[in-house]
Amino acid sequence: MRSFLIKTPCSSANIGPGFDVIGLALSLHMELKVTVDDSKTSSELPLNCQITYEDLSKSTEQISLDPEVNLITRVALYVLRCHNQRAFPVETKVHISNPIPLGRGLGSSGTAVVAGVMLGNEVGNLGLSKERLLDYCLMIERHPDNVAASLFGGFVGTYLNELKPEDVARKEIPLSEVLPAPAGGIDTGNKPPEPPLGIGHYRKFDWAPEIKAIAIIPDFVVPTANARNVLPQTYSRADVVFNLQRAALLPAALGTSPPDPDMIFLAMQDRVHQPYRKTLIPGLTEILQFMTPLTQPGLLGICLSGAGPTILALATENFDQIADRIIAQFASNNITCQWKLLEPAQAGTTVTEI
Ligand SMILES: Nc1ncnc2c1ncn2[C@@H]1O[C@H](COP(=O)(O)OP(=O)(O)OP(=O)(O)O)[C@@H](O)[C@H]1O
Ligand SMILES: N[C@@H](CCO)C(=O)O
Repeated sequence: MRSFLIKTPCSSANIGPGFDVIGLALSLHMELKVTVDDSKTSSELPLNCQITYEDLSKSTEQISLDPEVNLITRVALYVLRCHNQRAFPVETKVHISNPIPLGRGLGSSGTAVVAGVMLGNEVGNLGLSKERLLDYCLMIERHPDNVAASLFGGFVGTYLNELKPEDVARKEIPLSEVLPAPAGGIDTGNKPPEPPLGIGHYRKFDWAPEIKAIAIIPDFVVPTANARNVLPQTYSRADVVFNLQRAALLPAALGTSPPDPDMIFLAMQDRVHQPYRKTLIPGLTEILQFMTPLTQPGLLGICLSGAGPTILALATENFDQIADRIIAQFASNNITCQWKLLEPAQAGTTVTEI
């Protein structure tokens, strides 16, 4: 019998100008308690796996307990099947405790994908490195900012390699072929497409220890796919240069101690995604404009977290007042919120024997 715990932090992507590039792992962790009972020789469980789910986030969405449907186990099966293991080992039990709200911009799907590749790697005894597991994550979650932060931890800059044409084609295989629709318990025997080597990479940046992250989480869902559909296909040169200037400053601004509020506030401005997402998030424009480090002592900068609707405010003090002002702005649009004070989760995903 083996028992172990997989702990994966949530993440906030973009941090303003770093659309699909910059990510920050935060101190809200999903935990998977896994037991593999190898004293049994056969199992009645579908795919030899039993899932139990504890929702600590009070999300309204029901998470499937079918291992062929649940995102975490489906991703684990993808990794296993790439290594000629068709099902979980007899007999696997996975208890998921999840405090991360779904579809709110705190990287819940990236966290699930990272936990899933880690689960496949562990139960299959595959011995894959985190760097290789990032390739598997990128076959599913196609932008690297959330998954790299959840996998490696901390404040990261990410990029995708220029791949050879044949590898580009493999990387762009439709998601329906990577994670095929559930086959109703019937094993189709198909081997899924393996990721090319070295799709994505990351670099960790410093983070000034004084800086905390206030996450203001509105009580409504914005599916990331919808928030990507509202973005334009092309941008003006002026908007691209505006974002490049700020993205180049951001790691130095957030890594320097003591933090310089004016520099950080400027470095967190964006013209690539936030202006377009305001149609999905009532009050977003006002929230991004009405507070500055001058009017709100302790505040360093504000941005949309991931694809929203969560707002991320970085600050050194007066956390309650900053959260209250943002919550009041949402309230004027009849939107209620919860908020959390978080810190960077430097360790990323960990596996501990228990
Ligand atoms: N722990 C989980 N178990 C199973 N499915 C999950 C889990 N977490 C997230 N999901 C799936 O991911 C969906 C949310 O993904 P989506 O990309 O829309 O938002 P997000 O990842 O929370 O936000 P963002 O990408 O903006 O940070 C959920 O609706 C659910 O289907
Ligand atoms: N970079 C992504 C993060 C959300 O998954 C976006 O903003 O769409």
